[in-house]
Amino acid sequence: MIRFDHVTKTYDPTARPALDAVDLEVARGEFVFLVGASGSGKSTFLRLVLKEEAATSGVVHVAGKELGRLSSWKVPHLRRQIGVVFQDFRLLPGKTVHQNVAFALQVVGRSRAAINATVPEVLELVGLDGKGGRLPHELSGGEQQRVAIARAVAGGPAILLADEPTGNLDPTTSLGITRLLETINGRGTTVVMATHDDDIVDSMRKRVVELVDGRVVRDERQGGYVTGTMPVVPPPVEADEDDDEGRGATA
Ligand SMILES: Nc1ncnc2c1ncn2[C@@H]1O[C@H](COP(=O)(O)OP(=O)(O)OP(=O)(O)O)[C@@H](O)[C@H]1O
Repeated sequence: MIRFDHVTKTYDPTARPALDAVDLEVARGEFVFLVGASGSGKSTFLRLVLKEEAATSGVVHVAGKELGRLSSWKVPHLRRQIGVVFQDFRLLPGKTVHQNVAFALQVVGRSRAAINATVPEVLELVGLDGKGGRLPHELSGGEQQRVAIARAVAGGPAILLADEPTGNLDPTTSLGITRLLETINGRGTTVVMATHDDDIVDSMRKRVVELVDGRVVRDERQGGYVTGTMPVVPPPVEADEDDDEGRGATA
């Protein structure tokens, strides 16, 4: 679904690359956490998937297309297959919840009948049944993020990219939002979530790809936020005074 072959992205030729020779494949239907310190290249990775930025070298494939060869007039079609969610929700403040979700479908040319059928379904999916008439400022942060997710998935994208979607939310709400992304993933959408949220990553036990200075330093199935976060720790060896060999003695 997403494949990076030796992808390097350099914004400023005098600085180190934002992405440095990244090889990574995300298969259809996977859920991947992209972790790494600020500036490690997570957002750049997502921007390359969306073709908001072009790779300096290497090849990016998304949904069966090689993005370097994709004509600019085909980019809207690519983006229709990708839903995006951000830390700051980015809702239209003057529009209701229903209108925010409907708007995403209007701009891709869906009929009014299709929109009126889809919006309530997708609001139910994200747990906002009955809140279609509210304005964004009448909702909690978690509810606003649910609207943003509803808007991102309303068109049935193959891929959902989430850039720090829990960055503005408390821990309980964050877990709820991530569980919602997991539900959406369970319906077949490939999910890539860039995050700094160690508790979320540790509790979900999904694939974890870690970037350091633009390089992939770890790609772990059912990983934690940090390498070996939950190791099987052997029981401490008791020091035994009668033991001539000094087994268990600390160095
Ligand atoms: N438009 C740009 N022009 C120049 N340099 C950029 C640009 N965007 C990002 N960078 C640089 O590229 C590197 C990677 O940035 P990126 O935003 O991808 O990291 P990140 O892991 O998403 O960070 P954060 O977690 O803070 O969002 C950083 O050194 C950053 O300063």
